[in-house]
Amino acid sequence: MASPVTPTPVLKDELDIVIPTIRNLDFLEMWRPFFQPYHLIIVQDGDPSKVIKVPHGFDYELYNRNDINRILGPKASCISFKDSACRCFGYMVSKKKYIFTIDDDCFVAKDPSGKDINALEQHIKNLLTPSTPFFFNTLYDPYREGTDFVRGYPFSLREGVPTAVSHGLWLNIPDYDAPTQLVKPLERNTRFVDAVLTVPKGTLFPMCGMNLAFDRELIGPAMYFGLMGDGQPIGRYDDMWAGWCMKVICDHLGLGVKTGLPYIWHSKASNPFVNLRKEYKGIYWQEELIPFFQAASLPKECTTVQSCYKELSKQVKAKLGKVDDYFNNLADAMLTWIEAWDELNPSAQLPNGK
Ligand SMILES: O=c1ccn([C@@H]2O[C@H](COP(=O)(O)OP(=O)(O)O[C@H]3O[C@@H](CO)[C@H](O)[C@H]3O)[C@@H](O)[C@H]2O)c(=O)[nH]1
Ligand SMILES: [Mn+2]
Repeated sequence: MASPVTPTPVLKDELDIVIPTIRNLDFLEMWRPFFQPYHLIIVQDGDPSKVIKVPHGFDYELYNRNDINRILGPKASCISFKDSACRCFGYMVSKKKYIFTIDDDCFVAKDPSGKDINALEQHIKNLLTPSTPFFFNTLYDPYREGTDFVRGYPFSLREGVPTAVSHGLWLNIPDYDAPTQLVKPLERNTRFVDAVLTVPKGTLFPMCGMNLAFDRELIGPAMYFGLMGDGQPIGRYDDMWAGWCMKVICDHLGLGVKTGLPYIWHSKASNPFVNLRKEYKGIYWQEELIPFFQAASLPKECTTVQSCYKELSKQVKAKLGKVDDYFNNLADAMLTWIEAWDELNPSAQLPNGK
């Protein structure tokens, strides 16, 4: 009797898992059934002389700050230090089509039936099925088993568009900003919402980097987690910045962004007072940043992510440089990021989708 064939994990050789870390990666033990077949890219932040322990049996490459400086030279200035934003270096060095990034205090959550949630599997499903940014389907994800487009949904739009980003959520500790954390220290997210939604075209959203996957070939160069941490006036806006730039470019290029399932279990609340110090400038700057991104428009000549991103950098410098000099530096860092990306990924400069 032939032994049952173990199915090859989906996208096993086409996806890298990127983890930013300052600690040992024991959390991987809980993810072993889901993550072990995949290659990990560990971005070690902070003191490069610290040894990060990785549980046995995982296939990984690890980069610390010395590696980043050696590989990028002066262009390493665009990669944040002492902030989870450093994770974007892993996106740049990867050679795979897909990326899943997760924090090391995120664990396997259970669905309402008590079953362990394979977050990676759900992200892959989200990325491999189209998005519907042009017309909202009231029965949520129409490509999901057991549901469909509802009456009145234009047939001309039912093909959908390629999905560039899959944004997952969190049970237990929600990704609240510091003021909310301070006024609601005991609040936990216990609500499991069984839905995946496309973020409509023209709508921005707060992208959290904790449980996130994307198609690197479709949108990789836009996933720059902005300058944060050491020497910077702001923190905890790295993923937000990437999300706003990414969404403007996805809308321009006709790509989709989904949010909802999968959930992970976020186990540790970072210190709200430290977070307040990191966030406070961002909390009032974002009242100018959001109108900027909402009004941002890219010329039709911008047909690649790189050209869109360079144009966005120009607009950041022109329109946000007066908000604070930080945005002049950030606009420059955006260009450095693209130069570094193209240096490490020379063949990936083809117009979108070619
Ligand atoms: O200096 C640092 C600090 C941490 N890391 C690694 O980054 C992630 C997140 O760290 P942590 O869980 O401590 O912080 P959170 O506040 O929960 O992070 C979330 O909020 C946003 C911060 O920008 C972001 O969307 C989430 O990451 C862990 O893996 C740490 O090991 C680091 O690399 N450098
Ligand atoms: Mn955390």
